[in-house]
Amino acid sequence: MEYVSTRGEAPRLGFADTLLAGLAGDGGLYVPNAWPQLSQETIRSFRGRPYSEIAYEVMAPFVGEDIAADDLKSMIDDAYATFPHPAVAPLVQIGANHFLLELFHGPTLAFKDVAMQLLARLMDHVLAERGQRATIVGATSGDTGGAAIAAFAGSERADIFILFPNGRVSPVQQRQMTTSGSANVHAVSLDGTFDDCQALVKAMFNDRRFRADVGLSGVNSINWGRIMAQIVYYFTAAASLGAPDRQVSFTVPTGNFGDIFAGFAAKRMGLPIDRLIVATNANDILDRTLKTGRYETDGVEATMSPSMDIQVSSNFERLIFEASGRDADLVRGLMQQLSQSGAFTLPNTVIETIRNEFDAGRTDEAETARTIKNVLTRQAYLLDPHTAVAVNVAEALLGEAPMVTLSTAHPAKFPDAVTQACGRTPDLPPSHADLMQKRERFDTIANDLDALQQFIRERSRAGNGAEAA
Ligand SMILES: Cc1ncc(COP(=O)(O)O)c(C=O)c1O
Ligand SMILES: N[C@@H](CCOP(=O)(O)O)C(=O)O
Repeated sequence: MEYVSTRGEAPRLGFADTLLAGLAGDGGLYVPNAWPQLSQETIRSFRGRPYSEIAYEVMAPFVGEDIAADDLKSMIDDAYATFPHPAVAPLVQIGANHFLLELFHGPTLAFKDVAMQLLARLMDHVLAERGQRATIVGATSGDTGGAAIAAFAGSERADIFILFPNGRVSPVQQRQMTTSGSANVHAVSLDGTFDDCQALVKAMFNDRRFRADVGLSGVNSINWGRIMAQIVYYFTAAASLGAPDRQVSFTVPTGNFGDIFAGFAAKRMGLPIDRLIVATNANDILDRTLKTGRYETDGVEATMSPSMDIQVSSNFERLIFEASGRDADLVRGLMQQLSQSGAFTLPNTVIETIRNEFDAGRTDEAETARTIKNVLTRQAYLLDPHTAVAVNVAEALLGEAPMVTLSTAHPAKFPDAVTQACGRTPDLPPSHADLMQKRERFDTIANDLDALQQFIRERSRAGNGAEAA
C-alpha cells in the first residue's frame, strides 16, 4: 500500500514512513493510493466477533508488508486490552432507531484512545526496528493531548510535546495532560486557541531543517494511522446492526473532521453507509460550508463542548481531495487561499459531490444543555456535551436507516457543563479517582514559533543522540 499527499508534491510513501511522517513534506495530508475493498461476506462475518479480530481485518490492507502480521495482531490485542469494556466500543440504544456508539471506554475516557493506544505501539515498533527516536508534537483542544500522553508516556523511543490552549480545556482534560509524571512528556499551555496550536504544529512540520533535526512526528489526525484505527468502529457498529444487509447512518460530533473522515473511508471500503452527518457546536464552519459551499473562518467561540472549538478542520482537506476526483492542484490552491485570506469557495461539482453523501447540523449551547437534560429524563442516560451536540442533530435527521451517533467522551470529563445542564454530576470512574489530587507539571509558552522550537530543541532527545531519526 502506498500513500499520496493531498497536495501532490510530496513523495509517495509506504505505511511505516507515512506513520512517522505525520504531515506530508508539501504541507498536505497522506491518503492511501487506493481504497482497499472488503467484500459483503467479510463484513457479514464481522457480526459477533471480537473487536480486535475485526480491527486486524480492516487495518491489515493499509499496513501491507510493512509490519509482520503476527506483530500487528499482537499490537492490536495489547491496544484494546487497555479498554475494560469487553466490546471495546459498545452500542447503546437511546431511541426506536437511534443508537450511541460508546467510544469512551479507554484509558482517558475519550474516543481518541481507540486510535492512540494502537498508534503508540505501531510507532514504537517502527522506531525500534529502525533504531530511531522521534519527537512527537501534537495540538489539542482537550482530548487528543491526554490520550497521546497516556499512550506515549514512558516510551523509550519518543519525546512528546502537547500544546493546549490556555484556559480552554476542562480541568479533567488538563490534569490528564499535566500529571503523567513521565520524563518524556511535555505539556505546554499556549496563549491562544486550538487553531493557534494546530497552526504552530503545521509550521514546525513545514520547517524542513527543524523537522529533520528533531525527527519530528505527529499524532494528530493529520497522521494517517489515526484515521486508519478510527475506521474500525464504523464496521463493528454497522455489522452488529445488520450490515451489509442493511444500511446504517452515522452522526459524528465534529471538530477536526478526522472521525467523520474515517466513516467516509469505511464507506469507500464497501461499508453500506446511508448518510454521514456532521454535527457542529457554535463553531459551525463545516455546517455553513455544506450549506453555502464557502469555507470561511470567523474566530473560535468557547463552548461547553471545548474539544470541538475548532475553525480550521484539518481533515476537510482529505475530503476535498476525494470529492474533487483527487485534484491535488485544486487542493493546493484552496489551501493557499485559506492561509492567505482565511476562506475559499468550493467548486460546484465538489460541494455537490460532498452533499450527495453528507448532511450537517449545528447545535447551540441552549440546545446542547436541553439535549443532556432530555436524554437523562427520557432514557436515564447521561451524555457528555460533545455527544449531546450530535444527538440533537441526529434526532432532527432520523430516517429509515438505523442512526448511530458517535459518543466521543465520558460525561465526567466535563462535570461543570453536565451538572449545569441537568443537575446531575457524573462521577469519574475509579481509574481516575486521584486525578484531581495529583501534582501538575506543565510549561507556559507564548504563541510564538521561535520560542516553541527552541523549547523543543532543548528538551528533545532525538536531535542530540546518535540514533536520531
Ligand atoms: C469529545 C470529542 N468529540 C468530538 C471531537 C471531534 O472529533 P474530530 O476532531 O475528529 O472531528 C473531539 C476532538 O477531536 C473530541 O475530543
Ligand atoms: N478535538 C481534538 C482536536 C485535535 O484533533 P485531532 O483528532 O486532529 O487530534 C482534541 O481533543 O484535541
